[in-house]
Amino acid sequence: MADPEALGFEHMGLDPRLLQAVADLGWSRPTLIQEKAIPLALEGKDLLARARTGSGKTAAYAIPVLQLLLHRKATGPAVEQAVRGLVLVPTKELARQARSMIQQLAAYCARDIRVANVSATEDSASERAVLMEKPDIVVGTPSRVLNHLQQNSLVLRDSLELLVLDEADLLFSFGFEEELKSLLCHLPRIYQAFLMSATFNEDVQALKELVLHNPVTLKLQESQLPGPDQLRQFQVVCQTQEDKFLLLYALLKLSLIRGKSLLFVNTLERSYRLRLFLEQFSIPTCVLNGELPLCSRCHIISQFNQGFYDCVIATDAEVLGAPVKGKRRGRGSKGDRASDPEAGVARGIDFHHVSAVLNFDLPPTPEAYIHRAGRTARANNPGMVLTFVLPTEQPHLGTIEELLSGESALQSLSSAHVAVVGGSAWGPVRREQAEVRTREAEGLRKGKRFWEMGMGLVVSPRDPGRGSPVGGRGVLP
Ligand SMILES: Nc1ncnc2c1ncn2[C@@H]1O[C@H](COP(=O)(O)OP(=O)(O)OP(=O)(O)O)[C@@H](O)[C@H]1O
Repeated sequence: MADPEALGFEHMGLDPRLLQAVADLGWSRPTLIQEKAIPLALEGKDLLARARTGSGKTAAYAIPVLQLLLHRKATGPAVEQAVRGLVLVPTKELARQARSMIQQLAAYCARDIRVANVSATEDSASERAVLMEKPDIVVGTPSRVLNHLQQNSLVLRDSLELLVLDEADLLFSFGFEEELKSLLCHLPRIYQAFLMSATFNEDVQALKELVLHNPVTLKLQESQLPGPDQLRQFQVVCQTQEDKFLLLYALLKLSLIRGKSLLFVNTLERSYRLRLFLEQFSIPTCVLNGELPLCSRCHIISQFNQGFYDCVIATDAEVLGAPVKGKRRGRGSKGDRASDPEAGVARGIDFHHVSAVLNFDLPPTPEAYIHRAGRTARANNPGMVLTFVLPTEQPHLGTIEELLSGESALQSLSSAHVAVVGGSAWGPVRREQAEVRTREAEGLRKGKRFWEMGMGLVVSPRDPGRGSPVGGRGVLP
């Protein structure tokens, strides 16, 4: 959280039109990364910035980019209209989101600054038409931008002044290494560059060497996730896969998870299975993954943000297909043939007002945990992460905890918060949950193949429940 004594937006020498837009967004003060990055960027420094997910990195580069371009237009010599800012992001959703944020910040100077997203459609003809008007800022994925550079519908060699690489740690792992290297050959020798990332890894280091010149490194000494006062984290040990379905059902049906939630699973198949399971009990959800066409993904995110759905079942970038260096991920991998290589659900997407992230399946890596958790408790909002873990997965969760050691996750994912379903320990959970578990255990003890759940519901793994899909009986996957 930002220091109340910190430099406010009004003291950064920003154009009044930008200040007005910031005020309209309801931002009373900059986040920590914005407070540190904006003044340095305005001084003309190259930046390598690491700040935790959800900390407002987009505006940390968008505000100085807009300010520098506005200042140039107002005070510099009159020159031909040209593309002067380029923002590269790893996915199409992020391109859409970054453009939308830049446009909101440029709301009061829309006549002076035009922003185009070249990853918005599959139709390069319409993009070429947009590029012919030479927008001030172009946003896109490296492959789409390179495509336009190679076709000469975008020329940056003489005009580019500002380059941003957002979610930099993903750009290489999404297979954009070759495209990025080719793209850099189309840029001028001198430009100011910002590299934004939630994590620093060897890919970020490699990118730093490729694009930055004597950068200032901002490695904020904050934990990768918000503290326990803002983000509460729990784990539940479930004895079997079935227990996970039962527990989720109980949590949702008994409204123990309130507000909007994101449910993360590790495979596409699981996401559809979970959706079917919840549908049987009239719990509406929608599925979001890289197999869906871009317009559907954007529609789902926008509907979720507008409150049409309370639950989205998502697979995240890391599990849609393990990132392979030098190769575009996802393509051709089993079970994910049609997936869009430029789609990533967990990373960077600004789902609005998510009160809970539920790791139905254990995240495969600590990074995946952080990025899933980062969909809640964004900016200064509160949030909760609940992770279901099977006994066999506990060592893996231990590794995640270890790698997050010193972070808030380590404290919060402690045994004090552990509840064991169908086992002996039961942590600080609500009474309703405990009752569900007691009845379930009773059913198991009596050798019954069903679990009696709250609200008089019977869920049977053997009974397909056909003919009564809603409310009464349902089938466990
Ligand atoms: N100064 C601010 N005050 C309040 N809210 C803010 C501020 N700056 C940004 N936000 C909001 O915080 C949310 C997260 O911002 P943003 O998406 O830029 O974060 P991020 O650091 O890029 O996250 P990620 O790494 O997940 O992409 C957005 O909804 C944004 O509108």
